[in-house]
Amino acid sequence: MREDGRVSNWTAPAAVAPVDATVTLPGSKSITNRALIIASLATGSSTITGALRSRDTDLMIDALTTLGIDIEAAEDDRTSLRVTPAPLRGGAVDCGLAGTVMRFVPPLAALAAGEVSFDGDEQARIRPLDTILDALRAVGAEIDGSALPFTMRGTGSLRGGSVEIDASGSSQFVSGLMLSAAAFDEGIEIHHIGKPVPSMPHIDMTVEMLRRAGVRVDTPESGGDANTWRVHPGPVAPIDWTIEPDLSNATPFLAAAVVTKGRVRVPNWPESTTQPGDAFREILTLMGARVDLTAGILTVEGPDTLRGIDFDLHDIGELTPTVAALAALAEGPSILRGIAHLRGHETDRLAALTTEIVRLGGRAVETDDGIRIDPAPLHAGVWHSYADHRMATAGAIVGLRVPGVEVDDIGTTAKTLPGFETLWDAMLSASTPSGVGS
Ligand SMILES: O=C(O)C1=C[C@@H](OP(=O)(O)O)[C@@H](O)[C@H](O)C1
Ligand SMILES: C=C(OP(=O)(O)O)C(=O)O
Repeated sequence: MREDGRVSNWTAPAAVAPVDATVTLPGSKSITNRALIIASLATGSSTITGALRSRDTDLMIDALTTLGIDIEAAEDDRTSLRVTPAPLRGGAVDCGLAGTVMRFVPPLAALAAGEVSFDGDEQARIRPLDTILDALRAVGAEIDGSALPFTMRGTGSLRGGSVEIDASGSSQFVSGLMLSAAAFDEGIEIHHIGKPVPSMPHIDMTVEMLRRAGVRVDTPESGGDANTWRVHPGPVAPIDWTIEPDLSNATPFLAAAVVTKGRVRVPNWPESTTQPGDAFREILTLMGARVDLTAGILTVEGPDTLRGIDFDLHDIGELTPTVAALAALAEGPSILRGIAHLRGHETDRLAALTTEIVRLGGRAVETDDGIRIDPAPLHAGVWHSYADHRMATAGAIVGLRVPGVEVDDIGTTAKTLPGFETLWDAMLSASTPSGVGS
């Protein structure tokens, strides 16, 4: 930040040698914020070890604290949390730009005795929210408004029951309703109507975590009806959660190995996971990289020729900015499909990615449901972040290969990965011939 309060550009470091580093990532945003909600409804105190501390998770902690939940961090470790539930009360919730806060907290707030007002960043006010607010109204909540800002008036309980929604805009509508539904009088039965729901692994994550806390959940996969999820009312068990590293946040670092013909290792990679970032292994392999997962260490080695890719990212849309940055540096054309819903992410990511790639001389066009990127030499210039953490990290990837790329707001990475620049610099300095190897 400059003295006049304006954000100065960050010159993305260009790689002077193949990257060769081990990068340890902090906890997953999606798992941390689910654990916080589930713990808030439990019958006793839960602990969360390895929680992500970032803007999105701190907003979640603040929101829950406002509603009356007691959340204490260990004195010597901010990533170790103890969450003690309490009767929910009214207050004012800031959602920032966090989809998980604006979609996961309202169903919980519907159980508060009192008025809860919600607002967020200017860009958050245009993110889709009406689907989940309409669903909550249909099961008994009193809500003014259909986007941020809005206000809920709670009585301390919610009827719940059966509801029909179109969740094709975001899986978070389904996850949000399910996460608090064990505390609704009748639980919830969600019938999705419309185009397929994106980001299904994130719904699997919700189901798996709820079941771990003893909540009964029926899904299409467990013998329920197609496009229907049912959460039965009942107690939520306190759990000692251990949070996996954020695999989506690992992708820019793994991409660094790919674009510099180097090698990056990420330790603590889970053997099995519902995180969509795990699918990056398949994408990297298709693009020509060597990928190995042994004893919990994922190692990626960059190829001599980076291939383009034709891939449906519907289930793993969160990875698109990283994949698009790789595609812009690849030697063949790429088509990224199935991601129309990214127009409602932190920014319209399809417009943002095509605009920024073209700004640097690349060839990218938006399609109905994605982006087509063709090979072209890129040049120096400013890469705009649009307050989107993953746009910022995509700019950093491009900058490794294209000297003179300046990212206009690298600080926006604090949404899910504060200290991104420090980690990025450490990866690069560990890789230079005079650097301290790791
Ligand atoms: O539930 C979650 O934790 C998330 C679900 C996905 O949202 P969409 O289904 O809106 O893409 C994902 O993109 C987001 O980053 C996190
Ligand atoms: C879409 C994302 O975030 P959110 O949880 O705000 O939807 C993301 O992190 O890529």
